[in-house]
Amino acid sequence: MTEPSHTPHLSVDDFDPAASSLSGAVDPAIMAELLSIRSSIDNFDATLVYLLAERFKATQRVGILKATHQLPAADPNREKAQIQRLRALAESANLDPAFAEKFLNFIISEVIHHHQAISESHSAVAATGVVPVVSRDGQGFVAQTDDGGTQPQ
Ligand SMILES: O=C(O)C(=O)C[C@]1(C(=O)O)C=C[C@@H](O)C=C1
Repeated sequence: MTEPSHTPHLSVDDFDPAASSLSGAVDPAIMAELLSIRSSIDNFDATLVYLLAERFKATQRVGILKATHQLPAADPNREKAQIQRLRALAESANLDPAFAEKFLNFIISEVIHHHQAISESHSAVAATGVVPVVSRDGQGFVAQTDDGGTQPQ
């Protein structure tokens, strides 16, 4: 496995679908078949990113709702039910249920961190009257003050 890349602002157009450590070392026909299968893998990975982005959009709404009404970030009984369902779905799809559970737990723990961050900024708003607003690029916040002005945060 490779280390996560931290290269900022890399465009999808910079992706080289033929990048490989095997180039030149493998029979060209085998390489062609490998690249053909990898092209499906690349489509699946792109779909996963879009699916995850949509899921996080939904959980962000939950986080705001929970923070607004002072509800706890985590809901363990909901998680138990989700995991049971996902394990059953995984089994019927011939996917390792233990992997499905690990994957869901990984996502949920990230969601809970997001919920906590939303809740903390919500409390900070209550304490200071400064309203954090997500920047246009979605990468950070600008602080919208009571007088409507904005300042980087
Ligand atoms: O449904 C909720 O209450 C959420 O906060 C979403 C979610 C999830 O990611 O599915 C995350 C944390 C909770 O413990 C349960 C479920």
